[in-house]
Amino acid sequence: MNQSIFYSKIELPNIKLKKMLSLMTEWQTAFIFQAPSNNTIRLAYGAVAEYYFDRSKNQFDALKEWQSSLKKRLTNSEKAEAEHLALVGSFSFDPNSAGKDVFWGKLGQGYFFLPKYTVIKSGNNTELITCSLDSTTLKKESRLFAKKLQAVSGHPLSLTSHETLMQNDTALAQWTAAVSATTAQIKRQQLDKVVLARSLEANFSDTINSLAVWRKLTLTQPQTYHILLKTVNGSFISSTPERFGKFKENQFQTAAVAGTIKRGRNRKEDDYLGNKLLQDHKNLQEQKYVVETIKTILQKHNLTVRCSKRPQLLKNPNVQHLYTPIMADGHFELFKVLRDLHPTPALGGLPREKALRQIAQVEPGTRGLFGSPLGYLQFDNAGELAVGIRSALLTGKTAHLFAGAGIVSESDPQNEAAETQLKFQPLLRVLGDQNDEYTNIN
Ligand SMILES: C=C(O[C@@H]1C=C(C(=O)O)C=C[C@H]1O)C(=O)O
Repeated sequence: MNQSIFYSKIELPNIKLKKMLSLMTEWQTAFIFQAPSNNTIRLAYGAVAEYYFDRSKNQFDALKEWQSSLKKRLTNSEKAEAEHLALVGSFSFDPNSAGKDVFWGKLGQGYFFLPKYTVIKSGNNTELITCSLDSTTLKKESRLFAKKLQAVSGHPLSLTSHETLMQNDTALAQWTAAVSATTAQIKRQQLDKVVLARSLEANFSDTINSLAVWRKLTLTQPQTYHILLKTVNGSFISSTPERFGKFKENQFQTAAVAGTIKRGRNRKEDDYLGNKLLQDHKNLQEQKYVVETIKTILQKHNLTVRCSKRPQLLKNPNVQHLYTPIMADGHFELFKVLRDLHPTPALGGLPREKALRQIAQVEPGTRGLFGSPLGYLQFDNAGELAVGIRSALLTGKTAHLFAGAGIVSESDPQNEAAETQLKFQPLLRVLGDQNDEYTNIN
């Protein structure tokens, strides 16, 4: 299996996003990545190579090995640089966690692929990277795909049949009981914080159009990441506000996002709630654990870390969070840093191992990709990964939505349940919306 992989890069004329999304409907394996306040969109179609994690090895070590075995097979027949060639996909929250929920299939253990075609649209510049196992057809494949992109009719990404039929939230009582058990455990032991997640199953009258959902989220949640991982096992979609890492040589940027309050109905109420959050002991404590842990890990890797002393507010349409951007400079080994950082106390807890044991014991479901780093990793080890929260697995007519909340000793189960309910809202609204005004796009 040491077949060479050939690749080429060409510039494309300006093609409408609508066409790019339309063409994606034909592909079973696909990926889209858009970071907040960034006009670059990365779209990937099909896989020339793919990797499902198994439980035998640490997933970050496993991906490093797979990446280096692929790197040896890359042959540049077109003098394009390998820079923009990237693996795309998602790690798993915990590949070793027992699979309580069968709906994840093997996707729940994490999945990356090397795309057949990658389109990178950055403002008015669009480039197409094509990978092929056959050097004689590479150019032709690339030209053909470019032609198809331009020719495809950008048919409306209709959401009209997404009538919500049923929401199954039977696990809620079980989840609030898990929160109570956890606060008791925190008070008893040296456990500081545990993030507990719950899932919500929603069924619809028709097959969910994951591309339409992605597009609508970009319009309704303008300040978040927008990521879609489309696979044979279903589509994982995330509109997360949380960066796991943006990295290139000698620089690693991350963020601590934790502590949540709702948005106000008007400016005055919103400012009041924001200020309340900025002064709230419980939330400040929750977020401080995240900042301090991330700083310590990065410093252990000999990185020089810079961040502000006090958090700021990160506002999304439904919720606002405490947020500290963290910058680290110096030489580092990417996969070792990723391995040590995941999961941060924003999604796991503190101390990490004890918190993970508590999660495994009391959480009703399986997280799968929820809360995992997902994004793209270039072969030169630059790239960006977000934390897969505000997310759902879409399979056929069913959506499994996920949301979690940080539990500390002062947590109240009802408040935490309300917080997770708020976190479900953006996706629930888009999934259940029968109005497709947003999807008639250019
Ligand atoms: C776990 C989630 O969010 C995390 C938990 C937060 C909190 O407890 O306040 C805030 C942001 C995230 O770090 C989620 O949105 O599902």
